[in-house]
Amino acid sequence: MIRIEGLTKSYGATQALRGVSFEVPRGQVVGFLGPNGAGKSTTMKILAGFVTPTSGTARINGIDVTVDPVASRRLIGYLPENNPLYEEMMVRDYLDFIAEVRGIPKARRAERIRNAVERCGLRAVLGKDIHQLSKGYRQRVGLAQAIVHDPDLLILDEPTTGLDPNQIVEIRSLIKELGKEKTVILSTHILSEVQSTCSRVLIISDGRLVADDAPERLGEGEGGTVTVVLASRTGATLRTEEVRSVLERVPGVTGVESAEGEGSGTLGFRLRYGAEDIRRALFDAAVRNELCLLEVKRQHVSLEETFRKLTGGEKRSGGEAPRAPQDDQKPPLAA
Ligand SMILES: Nc1ncnc2c1ncn2[C@@H]1O[C@H](COP(=O)(O)OP(=O)(O)OP(=O)(O)O)[C@@H](O)[C@H]1O
Repeated sequence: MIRIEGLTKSYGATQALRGVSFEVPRGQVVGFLGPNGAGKSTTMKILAGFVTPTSGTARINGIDVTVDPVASRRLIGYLPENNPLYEEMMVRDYLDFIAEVRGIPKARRAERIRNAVERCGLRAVLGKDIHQLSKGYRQRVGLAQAIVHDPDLLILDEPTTGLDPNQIVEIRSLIKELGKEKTVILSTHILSEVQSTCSRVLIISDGRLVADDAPERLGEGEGGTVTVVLASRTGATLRTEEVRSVLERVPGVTGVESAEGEGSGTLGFRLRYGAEDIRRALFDAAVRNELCLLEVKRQHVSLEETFRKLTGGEKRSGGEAPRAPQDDQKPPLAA
C-alpha cells in the first residue's frame, strides 16, 4: 500500500528527513513514533501530498505522490496535526462540502456522508457549528472528513493529542474499528497508544528510521529484570549478602539489587539480565543452594525504555530551527 524509498526533506538548513525507507502492506495499522521534531509530520505530509520531498519517492498503491498527487490523494484520508476545520460551518454542511470537493457524485454523497456520520458517532451534532463542539467531537469530525470518500489508506497525525482520557479511549477504539478495513498510519507520542492500537511500530529519530517491529517484540533480546522472592528450604536464616553472591554468579545475571520480600524468613531481589533468559539457571542455582523460589517475575525492557534508548531521549530542546509559518494549518482540502 505504501512504499517509501530514500525520502529526504530539507526546510532550508533544517534536515527533517535523512533517507527514510519503509513499506506498509494493505491492512496494517502502523504507529509512527518519535520525539518532537523527529520527522513524523513531514513524512505524513509528503504521503498526503502537502509537502514535496527533497529527494526519494513515496508511492501509494504504486502511484508516486509527487508525480500524480490527484490520483494518490483519492486513495488517502488525511487527518492533519491540530485537525484544522472550518469553525463557522455546521458539521452537516462541512461534511457535505468535503464530499463535494472530494468529487463524490451527488447521487452517492448522502449515503457516503451517512456512513461517515454513523461510523464516527456524529449524528447528535450534525446541526451544530464546529466551533461549538468539544475536542473529542472535533476529532470525530476530522476522522469523518478523512473517511467520507472511502479511502484505502488513513494517515492520522497525532489523532489523540489534547483529548481527555475518555475521549482518547473513544477515538482509539474508533481508529481500531477503522483499522479493520483500512490501512492506517498514525503518529503519536503516546507509547501505550501504539501498544493498544497498532500491529507494527516505526520509530523515527532525527529524520531516520531507527526501529521497525511489532510493539511487543521491540526490546526483545535486550534483556530486562527478574524479580525473585526466596526462602530457605532448610529453615536456616537467610543472609542477604550470601544470597546476593549466589544470585550474582547465576549465568546471564548482570546485576543484583535488593527488593521487597514477603515478610519474615524471605528475601527479595531484582536481577538484571542481558539477552539470555536466566530463569532455568536461576532455578538450578536455587536448588543447589537449598533455596526455595517463592516468586519469579520477569519483565522485558519496556517499550518506553527502548524508545528512549533508540531516540536518545528528547531531541535537544532549542536545537530546532524555528518553523516557518505553516501553510498546512488550513482544512485539508483548502490548501
Ligand atoms: N514548514 C517548516 N519550515 C521549517 N522547518 C520545519 C517545517 N516543518 C517542520 N520543520 C522542521 O522539520 C523537523 C521535523 O519536523 P516534523 O514536524 O516533521 O517533526 P514531528 O516528528 O512531526 O514533530 P512533532 O512531534 O513535534 O509534531 C523539525 O526540526 C521542524 O522544526
